[in-house]
Amino acid sequence: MIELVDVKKDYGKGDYCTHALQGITLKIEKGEYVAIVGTSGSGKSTLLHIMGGMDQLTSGVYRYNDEVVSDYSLAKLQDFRKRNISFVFQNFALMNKYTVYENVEMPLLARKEKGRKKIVMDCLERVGIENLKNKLPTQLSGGQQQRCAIARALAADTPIILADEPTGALDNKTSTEIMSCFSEIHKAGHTVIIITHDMSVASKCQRIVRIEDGKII
Ligand SMILES: Nc1ncnc2c1ncn2[C@@H]1O[C@H](COP(=O)(O)OP(=O)(O)OP(=O)(O)O)[C@@H](O)[C@H]1O
Repeated sequence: MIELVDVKKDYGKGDYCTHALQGITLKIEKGEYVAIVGTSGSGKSTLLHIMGGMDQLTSGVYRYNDEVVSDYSLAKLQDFRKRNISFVFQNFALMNKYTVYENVEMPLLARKEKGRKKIVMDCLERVGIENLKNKLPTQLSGGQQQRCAIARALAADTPIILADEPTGALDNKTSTEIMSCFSEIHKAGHTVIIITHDMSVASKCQRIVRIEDGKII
């Protein structure tokens, strides 16, 4: 599904150049549940940005099914992203002036999807917060907010869910609950990729890819 071949990413030029990714070769198959781990500055977020179509590579090839994503312009990358990837972030990235229900409905509204109510309620039930649908994100705990963000990713119904330190702002017990949530989503057929520096989080995934100094070790 995802195939990276000798992917390099530099930031800046000359004396100010950082070689953030230094030849990453990686395959992730459809339906896998993968953790990408590494210390701070190892290149995890850069890799997430590349795989998520948020940034272009400096060299190498990124294939996604039949598409050569590394050839895409920024505009085409945006379209690729919308079709294929949902993001879950450490800080939840919810719209605080909208209710839980409305946050989850957003990707469906953007697609002018019919039958939205049933889809939203189904996504909320899958993450166990259907009773909180009329609350604002600011009225929820961190774990509940992250469940809402995961429900929104489910509503977007993309093949891939990319989560960047999804438990970074949560205590241990809540982290375990959120990882169970991802596990259920994976069992339902999604490809789930978790970026984390926390081995106890990574150990819940099927496969761990370790990155150091921009290389897979
Ligand atoms: N926009 C940027 N401009 C310049 N250098 C950058 C930029 N983004 C990242 N870097 C550098 O690239 C390297 C990899 O950074 P990256 O953010 O991918 O690491 P990370 O593993 O996600 O770190 P953390 O866990 O602290 O978020 C670091 O040396 C960082 O300073």
